[in-house]
Amino acid sequence: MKKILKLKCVKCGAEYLENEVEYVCPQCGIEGILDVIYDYELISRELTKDYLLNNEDKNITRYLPILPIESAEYFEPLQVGNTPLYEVKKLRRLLELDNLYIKDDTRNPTLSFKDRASAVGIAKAKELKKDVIVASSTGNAASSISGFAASAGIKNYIFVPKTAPEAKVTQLLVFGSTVFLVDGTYDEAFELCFKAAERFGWYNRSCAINPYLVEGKKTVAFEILEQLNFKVPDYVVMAVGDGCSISGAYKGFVEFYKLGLVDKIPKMIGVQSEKSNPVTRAFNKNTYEFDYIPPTTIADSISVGIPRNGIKALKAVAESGGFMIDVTDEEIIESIRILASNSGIFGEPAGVTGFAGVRKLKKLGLFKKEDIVVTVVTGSGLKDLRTAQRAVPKAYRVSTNIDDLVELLKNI
Ligand SMILES: Cc1ncc(COP(=O)(O)O)c(C=O)c1O
Ligand SMILES: N[C@@H](CCOP(=O)(O)O)C(=O)O
Repeated sequence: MKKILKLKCVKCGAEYLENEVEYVCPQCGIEGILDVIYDYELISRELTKDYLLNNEDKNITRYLPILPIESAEYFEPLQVGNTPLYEVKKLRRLLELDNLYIKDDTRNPTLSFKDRASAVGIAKAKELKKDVIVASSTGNAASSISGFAASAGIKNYIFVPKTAPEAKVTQLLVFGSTVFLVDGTYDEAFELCFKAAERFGWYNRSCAINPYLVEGKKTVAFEILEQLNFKVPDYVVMAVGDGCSISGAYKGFVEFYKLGLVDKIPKMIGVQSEKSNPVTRAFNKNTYEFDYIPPTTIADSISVGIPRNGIKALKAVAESGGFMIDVTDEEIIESIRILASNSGIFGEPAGVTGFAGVRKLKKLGLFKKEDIVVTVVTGSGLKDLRTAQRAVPKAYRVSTNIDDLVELLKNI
């Protein structure tokens, strides 16, 4: 029995069988991203609470019955997901949120949430016997697929804007990818990669094209629900760039609901920088059309002018009863320090944007003290040290003489 029933276009609703189409809806083109629809009735017979409680697999293959891959053998051994969900007492006190949880997804193999998608992307490439995989990226999706391709021994070409942070580009190079630093924005790198993949027949890892990648991202929701012992949060707050991450998480919550494992879905709140906010603008105007304003945020991972998964993100927030909100770049930078110095979790700018949103929403009085609020830290601060340095004071210089140290300590 096949677990995948069909692929459904998020724009026009047209349905296809898996072998009928590789990427987007032929009628809608690039906006017609396809959603993987499973036979939930069939899966619910296997994927029960008992199954989960007795499952000793702590890797992403734990959720194989509801992943679009036939066998666990296609997955690389890298540890993906099963990241901690922390109750940070200091932050709870500081924000006056008694049930705040921080999901630390910096703890993935290449230090970002994107590894959830790449694990599935590489498994799919192997299942389909693809020998070249490509990605366009602001940096994290790239370094992620690059690491997994290194593990699998699959040739890969990567397109990133020439402004991508050095650490992310270095990751690509040490993993052995062929890297193109595109003389343009992320949106332009995306176009170039898309054209190249079409021309040379390479397998495209982008969540904007490939229906299977988001299936990895949804596992964050499964983990949150399991970690909360199937108690559903009131709010899940996540950064939005292209919009695939939040829509992936939403799909995960919906699927556990469809399987009868939980009785409701959390409200999804998407957070953008006000300097790159096409999804918030569209949400506020109640439209699925995204107008282009060049993105200028310091949060490079969410510096996106054309949100490729924007429709899905809007549907995730609207259908769940949530909404979109903006934060300023200053609030993002401040959040790096506040999160790190109160929890020991060091996020990159986009990585803490969800947390910046939580802080803002609490200040605005939109959360009650007792609400269960979860936010995901999506990328490690080590990926962009320059921005983090803007958030903190300089270190003290001291000589090797203890008396100098004593003097210095008097003034600190
Ligand atoms: C660290 C980090 N956080 C958040 C996002 C936003 O994810 P999405 O583009 O799927 O909305 C990204 C995307 O690159 C990211 O790298
Ligand atoms: N900003 C993202 C965009 C691509 O990621 P995807 O997982 O949505 O395909 C990145 O480059 O990391």
